[in-house]
Amino acid sequence: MLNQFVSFPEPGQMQALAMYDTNVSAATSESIKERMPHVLSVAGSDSGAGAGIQADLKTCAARGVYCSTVITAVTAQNTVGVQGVNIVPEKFVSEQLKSVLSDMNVTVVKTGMLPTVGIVKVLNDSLKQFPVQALVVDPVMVSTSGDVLAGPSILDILREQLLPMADIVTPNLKEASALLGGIKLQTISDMRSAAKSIHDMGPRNVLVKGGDLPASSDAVDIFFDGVEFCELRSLRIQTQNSHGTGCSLASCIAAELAKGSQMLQAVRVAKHYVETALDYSKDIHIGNGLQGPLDHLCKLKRNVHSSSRLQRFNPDDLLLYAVTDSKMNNKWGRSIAAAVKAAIEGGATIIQLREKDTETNNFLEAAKNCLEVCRLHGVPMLINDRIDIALACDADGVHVGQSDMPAHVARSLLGPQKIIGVSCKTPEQAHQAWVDGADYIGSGGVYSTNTKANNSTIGLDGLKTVCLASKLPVVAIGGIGLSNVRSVVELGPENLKGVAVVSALFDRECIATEARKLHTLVSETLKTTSAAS
Ligand SMILES: Cc1ncc(COP(=O)(O)OP(=O)(O)O)c(N)n1
Ligand SMILES: Cc1ncsc1CCOP(=O)(O)O
Ligand SMILES: [Mg+2]
Repeated sequence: MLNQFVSFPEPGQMQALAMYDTNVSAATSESIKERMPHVLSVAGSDSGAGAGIQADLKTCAARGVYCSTVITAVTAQNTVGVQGVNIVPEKFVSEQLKSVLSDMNVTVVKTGMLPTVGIVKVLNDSLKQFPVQALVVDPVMVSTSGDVLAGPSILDILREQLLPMADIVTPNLKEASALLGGIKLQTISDMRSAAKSIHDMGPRNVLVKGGDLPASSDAVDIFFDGVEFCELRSLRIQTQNSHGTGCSLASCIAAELAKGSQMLQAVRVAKHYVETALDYSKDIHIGNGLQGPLDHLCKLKRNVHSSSRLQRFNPDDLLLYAVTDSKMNNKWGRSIAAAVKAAIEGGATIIQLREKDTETNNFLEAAKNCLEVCRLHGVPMLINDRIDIALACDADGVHVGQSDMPAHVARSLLGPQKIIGVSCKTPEQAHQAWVDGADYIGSGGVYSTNTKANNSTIGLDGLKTVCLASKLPVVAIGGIGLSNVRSVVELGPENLKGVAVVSALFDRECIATEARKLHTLVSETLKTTSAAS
């Protein structure tokens, strides 16, 4: 029998506990090491990477849980079906199990394709020798394409040896039917009876998945813990990209258990995870067959659409940097998107949405609309202060100041591809911005301005000092307009790449006309200044 499953404190709680007693810090870091949530997936490899070991790895990664793997079979598989299966000799499965279980503090074992009786036996033996906190059994028998992955010969040993050790077993209708000797399962009531009968075989919990139930608009699963039934419903998502959902569900349950969740909560999270991934992946095209994979990490579409988006930051884009202001747009009766469009038409080379008084839902809507305009014109769009909005609309980056989210944290949230600008008034701040992984510096206020309250000015001297102290490209900001832009750009440092303006564009009647004039002045002055140096 496996150890009784226990729930651990979350990592944050561990830190909080340690703060009360510094003497326990060494012991605590040791416990954190030991309690790193770790799922071992014992399953088959899917060369198409939609299901099997590959799905388990991706799911656990998406859920923030370490996943090790013991491969029971190597399948040649794609979106059409299974073209070949090469079973790993049971001795070598045993060797893999020993390698991982003897060394790596596995929390939960999750099983998928177990193609032979011998492999189930070595797994049982290993689990007895190296007990873990929980065992999740996904009784994989037939692939989504209908190909047999484990024949009826393994049913007896599953029923007699593996299921009694399991904390949960997750059959679909076909697998539940096979476990029960081939009875037909066509209704929710059939699923309840099946869950009960399978529970009688020994697992602590059963989840009978009703995805294949005919004529149901929802996807209904039945969870049974030996006492109570729970009907779990989720939307039935119309998609061909459902290959690997069973593996993903089971490995997500395992991942949540490894993090310390109770069983029913783990199942609920896993259903939600799979539903989200299915919905996100419904219009992805990978392969020519009918069984497309899920995008477990919900990130692939960003790359599909990358043709229309910026590849990497170009410092020359700082030439005329238009920064929006909701008060000014309200005053002139313009939407943010209309203001952005006019600025771009006049020659703005980069846009920042600086919406200090716009409510979050409206800001996000506006950001999506503006992004469409920007993408259409190949102009990068950044968000001021709000990393959450930038993430939600997939903007090209953010601009943060000294009292905003630190740039290194923004970088870790946004990843290496996004543009990050940091406001700097001093060489020290400029140095830190570079250390933190910023792409450019916004330096100012150069002149006094009514747009930003209580903002000290650094003048042209302060701007020059920041430029000379850094290798990063710099854009000047603060009180800059047609009357003084030439003096700013003439300052000369090579890395001074342009000017950022708010009121000189957005507090004017015709944004495009002002942008045109500013663009001409900045680009001509930059040319003559760089020719002179
Ligand atoms: C290009 C550019 N430079 C500086 C700023 C100012 O940012 P911050 O100091 O965070 O002040 P707020 O704009 O948030 O008020 C900027 N927005 N853009
Ligand atoms: C956001 C900001 N940061 C420093 S000054 C400033 C405001 C710039 O606005 P304007 O271009 O209207 O002077
Ligand atoms: Mg800010």
